[in-house]
Amino acid sequence: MIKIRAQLLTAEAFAPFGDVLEARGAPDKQINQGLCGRFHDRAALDFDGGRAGISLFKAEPRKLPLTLEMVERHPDGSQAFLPMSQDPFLIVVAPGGGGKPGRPTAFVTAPGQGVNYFRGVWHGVLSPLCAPGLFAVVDRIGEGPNLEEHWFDEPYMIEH
Ligand SMILES: NC(=O)N[C@@H](O)C(=O)O
Ligand code: NI
Repeated sequence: MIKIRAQLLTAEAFAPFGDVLEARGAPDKQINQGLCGRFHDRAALDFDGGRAGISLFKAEPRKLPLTLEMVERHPDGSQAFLPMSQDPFLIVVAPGGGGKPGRPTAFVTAPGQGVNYFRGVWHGVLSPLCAPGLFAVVDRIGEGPNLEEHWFDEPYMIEH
């Protein structure tokens, strides 16, 4: 089984796959009489033939090392995962092209980081690393499955 070491998530490394959402550094604007920093418009939302919706996911926590058997993608819309805790979660993405995913890359988020997968990007399903695994999810609400799965011939092993 091919082993993949998870790395700390950075906006630069994740840039080909999506946006990293985090309230880090100086906010774009101070609002509410200077009592709130607004990190403005930080994700590329993209929905074809549907609308944006906000759902809540409560997912079972996973443990590393994790056997990665499949990735999925949403051809009609982006998908953002915003943790409702300060706990880390596992991110897996893979390059596309030619219909099949390439070698996956794995990341572990820092506290307070969320992600927005660009439309059509191969990714692992939501994988919290701590309970209760509660996330706000912004993705496409519309017709059709908007889901494509790829099961690897040989699973990968994701490690710390
Ligand atoms: N299927 C679903 O709503 N969730 C997945 O898309 C996922 O990325 O976890
Ligand atoms: Ni998804």
